[in-house]
Amino acid sequence: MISTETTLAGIHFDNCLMNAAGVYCYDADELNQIQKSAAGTFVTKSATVVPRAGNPEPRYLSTPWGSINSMGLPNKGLPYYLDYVSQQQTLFPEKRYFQSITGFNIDEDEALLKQITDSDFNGLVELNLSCPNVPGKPQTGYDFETVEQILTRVFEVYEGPLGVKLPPYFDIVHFDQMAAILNQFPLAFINSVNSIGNGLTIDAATERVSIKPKHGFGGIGGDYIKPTALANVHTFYQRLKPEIQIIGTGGVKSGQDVFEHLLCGASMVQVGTALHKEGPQIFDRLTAELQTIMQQKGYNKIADFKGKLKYLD
Ligand SMILES: O=C1NC(=O)NC(C(=O)O)N1
Repeated sequence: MISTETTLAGIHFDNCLMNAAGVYCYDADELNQIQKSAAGTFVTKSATVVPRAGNPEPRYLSTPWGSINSMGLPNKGLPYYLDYVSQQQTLFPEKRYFQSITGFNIDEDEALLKQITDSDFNGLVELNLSCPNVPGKPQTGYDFETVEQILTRVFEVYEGPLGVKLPPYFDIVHFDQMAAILNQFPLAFINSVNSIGNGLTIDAATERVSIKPKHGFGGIGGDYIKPTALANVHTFYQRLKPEIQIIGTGGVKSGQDVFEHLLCGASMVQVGTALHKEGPQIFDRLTAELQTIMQQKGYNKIADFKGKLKYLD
C-alpha cells in the first residue's frame, strides 16, 4: 500500500496534504469543506486580536500562472476559530488541527497565545510572521532581530507545538542568519513559504492594476513562486536542527509538485492558489498523483524519499 501519511511534531496525519492559511479557511463553511476532503488536516485563517474586515476589494485575482492577493488578514477573530476547532476536536478526537495567528506586535502575539493556552485547543500553532499585505506593517520575517525577540517571548509563554510561517528569502546569508535564529528555539516546524510580497499584475487592456489595495501591490502565489518555495524548503532542511520539521508551501498544483516539496525535505505540504482555483476536491487528485509517482519509483512511504534530493556534484 502506497502511504502518503506523515508525522509532524510527533503527531500522525493520514495525509501529508492540507490547505495553506488564507485559502478555504475563513469560516466554518470553508473549514468544513477541507475537513470533509482528502486533506490530512486544516489550518485556519490567520487570526488577529480583533476580527478584521481586511482590505478593500477587489483584493484577489487568479492569473494563468497563479495569483495575486492583498486580503489584509480578514478574519473572524481567534475565539471564533477556537470554538470551531473545539467542536472538530470533539467530533474527531484522533485528529489534530492548525491554528494560524498573527499579532501586530509582540504583546499581541503573547495575548493570542494566552487565549489558546486558556482554551481546549490540542493542535499546532502556526505563527504567521510574513503577511505582506497590511499597509504600514512590515513582514516581520524580514526583521531578524524582531523575529528573535518574538520567539524568545513566545517560548516563555507557550508550551504546545508551534511553528512559524516565513516569507521567502532570496539570499544565502539571510538563510544562514534565519536558520541560526530558528535553531535557538524549540520550534516544532517552520512553514516555507508565504507569498512573495508586493508583486504587481496589470491589465494592459484597461491599463489598470488588478487589485485595489496598495495601488495593486500584493502577494504572489502559484507557478510563479515554486522555484523559490523549493529553494527555501531545501535550504532550511539543510540548515535546521532535525527537531524542526518543514511544511512546504508554494506553487503546488500537481502530485509532482508535492513530490518535489517532499524531496526537498518537507514533511507536510500546503496548497493555496491551486486550492482556491480547483476547490477541496484537489486533495483527491493530488493524493492520487503523488501515489502514482511513488509507485512508479518504488516508494511505499514518504520517509523513503523525503529530503533525498540529489546534487550533480
Ligand atoms: O500571510 C498572508 N499572506 C498573504 O499572501 N495574504 C494574506 C492576507 O493578506 O491576509 N496573509
